[in-house]
Amino acid sequence: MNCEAKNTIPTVDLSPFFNGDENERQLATATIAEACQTYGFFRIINHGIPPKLLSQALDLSKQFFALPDVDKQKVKPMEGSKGLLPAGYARQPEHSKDKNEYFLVFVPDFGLNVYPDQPTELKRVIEDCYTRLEEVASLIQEIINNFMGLPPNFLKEYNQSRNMEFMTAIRYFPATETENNGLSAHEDSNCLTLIFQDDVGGLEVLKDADWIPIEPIEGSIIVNLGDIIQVLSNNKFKSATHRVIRKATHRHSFSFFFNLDGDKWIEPLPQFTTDIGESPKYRGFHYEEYIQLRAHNKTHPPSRPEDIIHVTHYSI
Ligand SMILES: O=C(O)CCC(=O)C(=O)O
Ligand SMILES: [Fe+2]
Repeated sequence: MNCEAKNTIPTVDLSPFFNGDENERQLATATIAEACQTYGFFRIINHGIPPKLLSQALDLSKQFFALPDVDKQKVKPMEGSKGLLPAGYARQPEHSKDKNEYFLVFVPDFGLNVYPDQPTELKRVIEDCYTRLEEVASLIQEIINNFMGLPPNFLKEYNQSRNMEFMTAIRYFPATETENNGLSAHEDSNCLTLIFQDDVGGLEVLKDADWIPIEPIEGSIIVNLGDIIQVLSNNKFKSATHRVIRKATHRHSFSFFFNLDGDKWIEPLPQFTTDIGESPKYRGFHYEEYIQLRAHNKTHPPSRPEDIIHVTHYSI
């Protein structure tokens, strides 16, 4: 654990979950629980994904985004194919304050993904990362299940479909003299997100009204909790607000969104309400409904920031 510097998120060594003893696992679990209460963010090392694979993915995405726009725009699904968000390349619309472009992939086996001809290694490396990130996310979910004091495999069974995941490779444009918004302040709607980034920096998490930079450290992965865990735990564990500030050069990152099936009902669990004499802080809702409201925010941005839908829409 690394908590010496106060204004930084904790780093957790995951090796005890692969080859350590029970005592080490408990210590690491306690550090993650504390981080999820305090920041909603933590960094993992020795997570089982070779750092070389992560840097290779970042290098290949850099090569892809450096292609001429006309080549990038060819990487999109065929007309008529369906999906929540299209797989492949997209750039944020001109009206968006978020100045970035991205490449989106779904579950590799679905056959929905589209890849460019160049760089040739992109598909293999991205799909290898995807599979391994899904394994790491499942492990983190199990750790969360344990410190939430839920019955064994509760979250695994609640969230048993692995069909709704997606991963994005993002490139942020350099800041200009007058503005530097890369990705506006937001909370993730899902269960948890894994992020890895190049050495440029710019990701920040909000804690007690301060924006804390999440420094790039090669080979490490950032984990952040999403709204689902915040609601299930009745606000005990945080879905933290975060954003990306653009720097002088292009920045590259990957985000893997560990998601939930749309038809799931979400409400604070009894372990965090009736069992401990606390009243629920949210009314129950279908995940699908919340996702649709958030998608509407993006396509029809409200003119007043206070009208943007957050999970607090369901607050009691
Ligand atoms: O690019 C990053 O570092 C973070 C991206 C992010 O927060 C998101 O895509 O939700
Ligand atoms: Fe995010």
